[in-house]
Amino acid sequence: MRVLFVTTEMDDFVRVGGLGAVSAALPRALRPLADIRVMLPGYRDIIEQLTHIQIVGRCPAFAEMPACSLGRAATRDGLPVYVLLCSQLYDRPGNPYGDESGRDWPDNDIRFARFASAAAELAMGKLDKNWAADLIHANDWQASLVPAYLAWRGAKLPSILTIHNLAYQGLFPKDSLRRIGVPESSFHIDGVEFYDQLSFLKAGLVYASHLTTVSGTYAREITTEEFGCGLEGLLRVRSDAAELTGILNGIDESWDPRSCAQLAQQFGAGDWVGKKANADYVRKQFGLAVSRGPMFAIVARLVHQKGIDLVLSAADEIIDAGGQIVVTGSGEPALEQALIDAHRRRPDAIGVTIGFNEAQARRIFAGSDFTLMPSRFEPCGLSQMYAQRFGSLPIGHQTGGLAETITDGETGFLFSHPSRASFLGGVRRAFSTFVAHDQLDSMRRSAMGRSFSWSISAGSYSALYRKLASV
Ligand SMILES: Nc1ncnc2c1ncn2[C@@H]1O[C@H](COP(=O)(O)OP(=O)(O)O[C@H]2O[C@H](CO)[C@@H](O)[C@H](O)[C@H]2O)[C@@H](O)[C@H]1O
Repeated sequence: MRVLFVTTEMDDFVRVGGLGAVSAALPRALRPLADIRVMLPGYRDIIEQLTHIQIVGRCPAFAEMPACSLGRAATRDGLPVYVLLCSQLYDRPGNPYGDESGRDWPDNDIRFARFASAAAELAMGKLDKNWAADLIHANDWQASLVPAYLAWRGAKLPSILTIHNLAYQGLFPKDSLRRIGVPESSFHIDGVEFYDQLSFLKAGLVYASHLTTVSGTYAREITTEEFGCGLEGLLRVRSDAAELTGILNGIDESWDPRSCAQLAQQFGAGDWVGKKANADYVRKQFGLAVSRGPMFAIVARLVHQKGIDLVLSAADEIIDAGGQIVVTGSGEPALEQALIDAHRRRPDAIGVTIGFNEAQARRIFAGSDFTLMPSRFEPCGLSQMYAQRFGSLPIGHQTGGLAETITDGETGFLFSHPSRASFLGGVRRAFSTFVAHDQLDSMRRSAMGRSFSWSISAGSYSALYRKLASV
C-alpha cells in the first residue's frame, strides 16, 4: 500500500503549530503498515537541513505557475520525503505562510497550488519513475487542491483530506483561477466557489474521496452552523454519506517526564518533589515570586481560537486567589502585546515568553500544576495531552478533542461555555483540588498514566486507506 502524505509543516524541519507535530508523528506510526512518503514544499529551512536531495523529476510550467523539480530525500530515521524545489516560490525567510512580520505571502495561491498540482502528478506516477501512490492523504487547505487536480486530470486515485482546522480555508479572489489552472466550470456553489471567492479548502471538501478530522466530536460539530464556518451544509452531506469521520490524534512517545532530557529534573507519577523542582526552575526562569500557590500554564498559538482573551479577563482573579500564570507561544500581535502588558503589570505573577521553543514548553508542562485551554473550538488539541503526561491537569472547554481527551474530575476539568464565568468555574475547581492533597495526587496519577499513543490512530487511518484503495 503506497501512500503520499501531503503536508506543509513537519516538526523535523519547520514548526508552526499542531499540524507540524502530526505530520512528524503520524507517517512514522504508519510506516509498519504502509509505504508512506511525505511531500513538503522546499522551504529554505528544509533545504538547509536535508543533506542529500536527489532530483527525481521535473514539472513543466502550468498556467501562471513556474516550472519546478521534485527532490527525494529522507529524514535521519529513514522516512522518505519528497520536496518540491522552486526557489522563486519557497526559498524565502519567514514561516511557511508569511514573511518575518507574519504577513501572508501575496502569492500563496500560486505557492500551494503549484505544490498540490505536483503532488497529484507524483501520485499519478508522472514524476518519480520508481514510485506512484495508491492513495493520497492531504492535510488542510494548503494541500486541498490535490484531490481537485486529480479529478480535473481524470485520475481515479482515492484521496483523503484531513481537516486540522476548518477556520483556515485559503480564500483567494476569482482571478486566481486563471493563475493556477483551475477550470472556470468548477467555479460554482457545488464546486470551488465560496461567496464569489475561490476556496482551496472547499475544493478538497468537494473532491476528496473521504474527509477526516482530528476528533469525532469536531467531526460532528463542523456539520453545525456554530462550528461549520459556512461549510456545514456540504459537510453534512458528506457526513450523511459516511464520508466524514473523526480520528483522534496521538502524541509522540518522547513526551515522557521520566526520560525527557530537557527538564530541570526528570520525574514519574508520585514523585511530586521532582515535579516541584521543575516548578521552582520555571518560577526562577520567568522571574516569578516564590510561591506555594498553583501555577497555571498556557502553551498555545496565541490566536482568538485559543481563548487567550478569556484568560486575560480572569487573570486578576487567578492572581488574587494566589495563582501564577506562565505563557509561551506566538501568534496574533495584539494578543502577544496584551500578554506582555499583563506581565508588565504583574511581573511577580505572570511570566510570558513570546516565541516557541519545544524544550521550554516541556519545562512549563513539567513545572505547572494546571494547563489552561479555554479554546472556543478545538479540533483535537495537543497541549492538553502533553500536559496530562507531565502531570499538569488541563482545564478545558468541553469542545472538540478536549471533550474526548480530558476526563472531567479525573484527569482534568471541563467547563461548558467559552465565557469568563464558565472558565472561572473550572479554575475554582482547580484551586479546590490543589489544596485537597489526596485528590490532587490521584488526579495527577490518572492523568500521567493515560496513553495517547499514535498507534491507535495509525490503525484507524490504515484501515481507512485499505477500505478506500482496496489494496
Ligand atoms: N508558535 C507556536 N506557538 C505555540 N505552540 C506551538 C507553536 N508552534 C508549535 N507549537 C506546538 O503546537 C502545539 C499546539 O498544538 P494544538 O494541536 O494544540 O493546536 P493548533 O491549533 O496549532 O493545531 C491544529 O491542528 C492540530 C493537529 O491536528 C489540532 O490538534 C488542533 O486542534 C488544531 O487547532 C503546542 O503544544 C506546541 O507544542
